Amino acid sequence: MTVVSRHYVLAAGGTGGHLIPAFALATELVKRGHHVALVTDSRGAAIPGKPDFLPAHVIPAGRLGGKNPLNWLRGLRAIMEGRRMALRLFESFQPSAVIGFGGYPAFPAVIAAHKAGLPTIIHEQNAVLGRVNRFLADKVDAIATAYREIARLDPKHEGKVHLVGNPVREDVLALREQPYPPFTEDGLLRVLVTGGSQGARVLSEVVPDGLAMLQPALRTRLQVTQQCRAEDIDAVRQRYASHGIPAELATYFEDMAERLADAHLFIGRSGASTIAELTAVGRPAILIPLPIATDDHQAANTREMVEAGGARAIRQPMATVPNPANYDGDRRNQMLRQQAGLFHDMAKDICRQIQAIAQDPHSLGNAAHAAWNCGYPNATSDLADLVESFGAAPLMDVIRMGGAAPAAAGREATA
Ligand SMILES: CC(=O)N[C@H]1[C@@H](OP(=O)(O)OP(=O)(O)OC[C@H]2O[C@@H](n3ccc(=O)[nH]c3=O)[C@H](O)[C@@H]2O)O[C@H](CO)[C@@H](O)[C@@H]1O
Repeated sequence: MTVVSRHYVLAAGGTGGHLIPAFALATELVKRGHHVALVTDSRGAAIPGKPDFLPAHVIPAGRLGGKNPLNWLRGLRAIMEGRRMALRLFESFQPSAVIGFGGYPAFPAVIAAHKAGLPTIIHEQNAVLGRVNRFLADKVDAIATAYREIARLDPKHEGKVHLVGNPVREDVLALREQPYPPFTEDGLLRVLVTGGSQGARVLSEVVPDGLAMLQPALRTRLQVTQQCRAEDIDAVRQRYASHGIPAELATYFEDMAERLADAHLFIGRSGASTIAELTAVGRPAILIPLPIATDDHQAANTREMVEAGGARAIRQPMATVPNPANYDGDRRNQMLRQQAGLFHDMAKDICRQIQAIAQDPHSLGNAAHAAWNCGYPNATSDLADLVESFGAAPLMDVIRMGGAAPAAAGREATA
């Protein structure tokens, strides 16, 4: 068998939502004998889970926006610097294609690749095309997507769209063939709560209270695992203790596959990777989209799962967003009262939805199956196939015979 070993650059930044699919693709491409480098920003470089084989090149995260012209100037300067740094990397690494996963560093990297005449692909994790990807859509060779319907995608770009799904980590995907954990009318009800890679303050307030409102027949069987922000964790611990609900709390669970394997029900934000993992494994969910997500993309992400019967969505009113801790005096007190009322309503809604979904083992099991049916288990390999179908830059290719291990650097091996 003849295998062509190439170099690829993946560009992603900011949050786990952009980086986790990039890590999954990098792992698959390396397994196929290619060499991969990551372009990211300082936030992205700190996201746990980066494979050891993947070198990270940190560029500045330039963001254009806001009213202050100085910020625009700073953003523009960072983008230009990022583009210069990406071009330098391309000169030495000689990629056959550059794949952007969104987030600020993806922008200068893909723009630089376009300028250098390299094939470019963007992957959109959400059900709404993001700002960076909207700008790049015109320039790139292919747009990989994760949902059947993508809002804000210009119809003129539909011809280069490839529906692949969102790549998830290997250990999570491996759970797809495992059965839903045993759940009986008097057994434990294990609930997993996360707020995305950054955590979510509102969940620290509304989830413990919502769970405490459940009828005793369900409440006494609860076992909770919840990710909380560092500043909230003590208060959440006290909340669960006062309700008599056993809970394991952490600011970040590194062993998400194990947590998902055990969970009967998920409650949390509807970021793209979270949805991809829930549908890969088949876990029913109560989803609370981040209300300030750009173009309401977290609400759009819930649609397929909700329509299929795998999830229920709860809206968080926009008014809960400002943090009263940032205000003083009467205004603060008024905001705290208003927020307490809104949080109470959300907690009631969580309770109502759990009563509906977990009333008997069958409804929970059916919802798990419906969630499973929404998964894209081949997302990583389909995306890798798409990447390999681009970027035949013959001078950079190394022809590897019989599947032998690739040379440390492809271009050196050609010499
Ligand atoms: C706040 C914000 O802007 N979020 C966006 C961000 O995703 P964000 O990173 O917030 O959320 P995602 O759901 O996409 O990803 C979270 C990832 O973190 C993992 N995890 C989470 C908690 C934990 O304790 N351990 C752990 O491993 C999850 O398993 C998942 O793989 O980019 C996504 C992709 O563009 C968007 O859909 C989200 O709207």
